[in-house]
Amino acid sequence: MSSDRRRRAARPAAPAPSPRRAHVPTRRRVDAPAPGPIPASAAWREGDEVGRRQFVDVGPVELEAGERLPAVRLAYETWGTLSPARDNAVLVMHALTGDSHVTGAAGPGHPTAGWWSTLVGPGAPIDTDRYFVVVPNVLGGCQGSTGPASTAPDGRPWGGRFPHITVRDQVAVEVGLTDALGIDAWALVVGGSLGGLRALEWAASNPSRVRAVAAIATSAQTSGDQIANFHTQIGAIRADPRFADGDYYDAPDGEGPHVGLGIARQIAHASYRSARELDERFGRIPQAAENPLGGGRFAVQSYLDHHGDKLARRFDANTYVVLTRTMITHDLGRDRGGVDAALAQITARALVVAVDSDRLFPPSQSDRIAAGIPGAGPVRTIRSTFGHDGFLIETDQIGPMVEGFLAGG
Ligand SMILES: N[C@@H](CCO)C(=O)O
Repeated sequence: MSSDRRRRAARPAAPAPSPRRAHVPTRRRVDAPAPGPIPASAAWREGDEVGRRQFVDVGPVELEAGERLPAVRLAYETWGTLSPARDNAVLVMHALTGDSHVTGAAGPGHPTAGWWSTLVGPGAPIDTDRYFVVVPNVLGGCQGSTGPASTAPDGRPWGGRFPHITVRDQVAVEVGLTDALGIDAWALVVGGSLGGLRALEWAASNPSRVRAVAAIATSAQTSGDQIANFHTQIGAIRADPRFADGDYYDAPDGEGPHVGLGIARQIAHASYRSARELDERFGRIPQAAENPLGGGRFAVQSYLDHHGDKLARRFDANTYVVLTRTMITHDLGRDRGGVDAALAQITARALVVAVDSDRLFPPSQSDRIAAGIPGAGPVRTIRSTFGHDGFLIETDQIGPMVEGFLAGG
């Protein structure tokens, strides 16, 4: 059964800790057909299917760390119609491995279905019959926006030469997109995880252009614990000889650092789920037909292998490194007198949402955000066993929170 179907089948009507799957051991047959070779990079490239993507050229960008990108292009998708008063625009920000395809089915140019399809769409909590929804692929990304797989001025991919960028740079180019769309102020800027870092940066750096902000499972400043977690992921990628300091796009054998990227994803994925879920769902159950005492795997090992493999097939290792670095350096308070001062200058109404079992972006970080933003209500809590990924999974709880918040504006 697909995870979507499992979810629908067991989803409770009222918001509550979701019992679905948490107690269901998951085994996957190891003799399933392999999906084929892994590409050196799954970055979207010029000439690939465009799908629903649109593009805006933002021009040259002076970066916070001092370097310069001579030409920046953002890929984005939109749903709905901008009102004559231009007051119904909602900016949705994706997380680390997301993209502009927030809603809708998989199709040409979009190998995966929308990552927040139950939250965004016609009649959904972010109702595209009512709001004009804009979703950019982040600067540094690999799904159409300028990133390490893009062509540098010398005609070769940027690769390891791609400059250091920050969350502030990402937001600065999104301001360019906003200008190009003729939007003075967003009715809402919403994002989770890395998307939430950018949502907060939007509200802090452009207070007059953000009427409301929703920061979900995120932080105003990444912590030592988060930096440590992210550092090991970058280390796994760098240690893969096929990474070649980021210059693997034209490797003669067509191979890329999918081993390193897969291990990075495994480290990350374990932190995206709660210890309780991994214990209750997998525990010490051996993977089907494997004997751990004979060198085989437990089901949880197979599960992580699967997620590592799956990401390596749809993502670019350099983008993973570049975006992870933006999370490492994220500090809303940098050059603003500290985090509390930066939060205090946010004038937008604010919705702050935490996942109770999130061990990567713990609820204490949401508490700090809510305490610091003058227009924030109390933190809203998603009750979930799924940890950080609860912000992607528990849309039956997030939906009413976001819908009610939008209605209050
Ligand atoms: N599962 C999410 C977690 C990061 O927030 C992602 O892949 O982007």
